[in-house]
Amino acid sequence: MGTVSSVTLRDISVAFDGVPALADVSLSIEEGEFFTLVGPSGCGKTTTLRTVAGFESPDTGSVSIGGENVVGLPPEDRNVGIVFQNYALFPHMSVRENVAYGLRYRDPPGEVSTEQRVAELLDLVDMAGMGDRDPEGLSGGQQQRIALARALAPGPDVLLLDEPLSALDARLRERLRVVIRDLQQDLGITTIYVTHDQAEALAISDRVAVIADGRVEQVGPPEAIYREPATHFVAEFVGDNNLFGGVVVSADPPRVGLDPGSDDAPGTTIPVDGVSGVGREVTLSIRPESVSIVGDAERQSAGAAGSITLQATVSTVEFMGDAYRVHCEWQGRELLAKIDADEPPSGAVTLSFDREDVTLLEEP
Ligand SMILES: Nc1ncnc2c1ncn2[C@@H]1O[C@H](COP(=O)(O)OP(=O)(O)OP(=O)(O)O)[C@@H](O)[C@H]1O
Repeated sequence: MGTVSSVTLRDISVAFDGVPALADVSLSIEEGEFFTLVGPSGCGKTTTLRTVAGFESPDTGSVSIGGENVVGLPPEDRNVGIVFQNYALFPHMSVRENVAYGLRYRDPPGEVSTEQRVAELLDLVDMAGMGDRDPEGLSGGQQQRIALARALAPGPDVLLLDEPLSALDARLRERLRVVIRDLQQDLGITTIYVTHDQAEALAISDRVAVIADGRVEQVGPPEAIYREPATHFVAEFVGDNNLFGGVVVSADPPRVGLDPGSDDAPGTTIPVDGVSGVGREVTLSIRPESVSIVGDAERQSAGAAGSITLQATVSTVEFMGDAYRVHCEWQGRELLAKIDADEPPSGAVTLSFDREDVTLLEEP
């Protein structure tokens, strides 16, 4: 194999016909890391990957691989392996020839012949014995394994994967993403993976960068991205979430008002750790699985234990197999709860959640 390299992008900006596609993107990918770029269509993921590969020249900023600045180096001199969404296998070549094509610029690593290397790689992706087949006769999943073998054949320092699973059906996608992750772990190769699927990103990555509109919104391990979204965008894009607009009504103790109330009833306020600046508008988030539905008896104890309770009405219930997704209405707003119960809830309910599960979103 090649050496394992870190990848650093510093202040990368790219524009197409004067329209910015990336604005000051800085990322540090560690040696051996599985790093995923996730975001909606058109946010700049592919452009970021193409900039690392050398297919795109940034207008400003630097890219280094293994500590070496590679801006200006053509793709074939960067020792990166690339897999695209659409396989990009040559139909007139056998599977073996397709994998060997990966060695057109480089000799196989170690003292092995091309033939031995191709056999090694076919074995690695569980396709031994398929060398003589035509790619066209293979399933999408098999074709993508061949594309992976071809990219890995020269022993690249970095593996770049651009939506490699998005042409496959859901079940195969889930299977193959585990294959890719296992392979990456076994080889210890630095990998940058692009997807628009946030669940896929969370499932397989060491760290994730959420990109929106050509900018990095947040970088972190999947758990941190999910549990502590830094921005409104991340909170909405990653998983289901409840977002509340509110106003800071007191800093000590820190409390946020969720509604202004009326002449007859005071507004609802909840404790939120870390808020300051009375009068400031803030956005709070709480995950549906942190919201429970409690009965009358539990309501007293939930309140006494410091949980927050809201009186809501169930509007729609979806059965998900492992849980019910319960859409509720509270003060004209929709609130989503994900609950494990034997029966679907209905009518008037009390929703309860802990203050520790409320996240204060700070806009960048
Ligand atoms: N060669 C190009 N010429 C003009 N505009 C481009 C070019 N490549 C990308 N863009 C534009 O740059 C922006 C970012 O595109 P990019 O392909 O990087 O996004 P993406 O996040 O990978 O999206 P997708 O998931 O749809 O591939 C988009 O607005 C796109 O239309």
